[in-house]
Amino acid sequence: MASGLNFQLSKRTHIFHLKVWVLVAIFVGVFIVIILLVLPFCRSRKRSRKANDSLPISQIPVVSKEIKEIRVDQYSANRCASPDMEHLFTLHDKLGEKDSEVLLSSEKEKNSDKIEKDGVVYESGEKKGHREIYSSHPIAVSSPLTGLPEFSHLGWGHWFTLRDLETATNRFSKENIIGEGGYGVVYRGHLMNGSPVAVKKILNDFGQAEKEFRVEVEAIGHVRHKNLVRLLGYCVEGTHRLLVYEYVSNGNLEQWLHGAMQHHGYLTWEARMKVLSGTAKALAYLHEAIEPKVVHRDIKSSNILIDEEFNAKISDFGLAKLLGAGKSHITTRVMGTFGYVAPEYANSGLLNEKSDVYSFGVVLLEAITGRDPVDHARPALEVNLVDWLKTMVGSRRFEEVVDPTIESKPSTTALKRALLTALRCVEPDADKRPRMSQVVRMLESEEYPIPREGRRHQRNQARQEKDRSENPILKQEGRSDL
Ligand SMILES: Nc1ncnc2c1ncn2[C@@H]1O[C@H](COP(=O)(O)OP(=O)(O)OP(=O)(O)O)[C@@H](O)[C@H]1O
Repeated sequence: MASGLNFQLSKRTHIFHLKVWVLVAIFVGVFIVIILLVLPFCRSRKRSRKANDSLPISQIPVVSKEIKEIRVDQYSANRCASPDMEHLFTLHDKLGEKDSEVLLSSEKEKNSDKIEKDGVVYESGEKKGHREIYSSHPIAVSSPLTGLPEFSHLGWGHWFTLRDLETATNRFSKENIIGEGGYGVVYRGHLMNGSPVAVKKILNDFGQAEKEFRVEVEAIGHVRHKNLVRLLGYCVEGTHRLLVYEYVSNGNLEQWLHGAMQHHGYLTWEARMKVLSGTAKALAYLHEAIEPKVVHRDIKSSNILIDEEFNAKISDFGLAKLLGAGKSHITTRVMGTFGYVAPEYANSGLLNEKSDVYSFGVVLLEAITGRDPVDHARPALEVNLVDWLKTMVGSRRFEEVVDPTIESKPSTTALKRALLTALRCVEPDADKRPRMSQVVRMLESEEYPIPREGRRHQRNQARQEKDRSENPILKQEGRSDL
């Protein structure tokens, strides 16, 4: 039987006179090759479907072929807040998102050529100044991008195509460049529904670029706060990495204090305090209301954007670090900007949220004095802002440090409050620095620093308590003035 089979297999066929066994072998080979080609294709479809179903909101899309191949319109347009996001919103409500009111000075309205509006004294008088109470509205959770179909599968924001953003920025035209930072160029643009946006195109010739992109998406993609610049979406296509933010139209604090916005006028004391207090609230939120907490690592005046109502919006989270629960600090490569970096972080790379507190203190001093944190054009003893301030306060010359461009000087109590808060933030010992929620309270409290009258009152009360405890009759009657 075996020899019969051998005989049959050895027979020549009509196809190229090939033997039967050769033909069989060819068929089997072709079949295996087809199977091998088709199998991975089926697997990858399965995997991508699975990925869409289960991606946690904080996870950034892995930059791979899969992302390039999946079209955005495959995703559901129904964005629903995940439990995690709801948790964040609850925490957000807990932490200082109450309406804040800013009382703006009315003194300037009588001036003919210098008029104050929204916290700025305008030189030209193009705006009419008047006494107003501005209520900052609680943030709206609804998207400013209604009308745009492409929702990201991350649970927040939009997944833009490169073409969307080319259209938005007029092909990334030079006229639309707002500015250039260490890792990318920022363009002004308009989405198809008319919303103004800022598009950051991350330079891809830096090894840091991918990291910067991921960190930024991870750190602020899913958080919402009135004083944090809102990340609306992103674009991952080929080697292109772009981030799309809400457009903040009124420059940044650095430009108002030292640069391009100065020709619009100068910031009043009240406007400066409003900006700083908003910044403090956003940092308190990042440090104390969300998990994992976010350490920004690059708090400086140019990263505090300002809107038309002089609300602060912290931006540029490219260097941010996430600090999980129970972690008191991490050790990391020192990054940040000269003059703003906390000493312990600069010296040992030891980082926690208290490093941001230090940088915030420097920005507060910058806003009070209008001086740069490090200014080599000044006399030796004044080059370092923090050191100079300590000397001035130590020798009771603190009234002299206020930015001379501010015409309507702050009250002594308001100045002391701001200075003492700043000096506590720049304590060399990180443990002695206050938490940002305490900073918010210090800046907004009429009781801080305790006014002279208040101190006298407190001393009297303490004396009365002592008298009462020593004299039972007085204690009973509750009288101490006998
Ligand atoms: N959402 C935004 N709306 C309006 N302007 C913005 C926005 N984001 C950034 N900008 C502006 O774009 C410019 C570049 O910002 P970017 O954050 O890239 O760098 P930077 O802060 O100037 O420098 P660095 O790299 O040292 O942090 C700045 O002038 C900034 O004020």
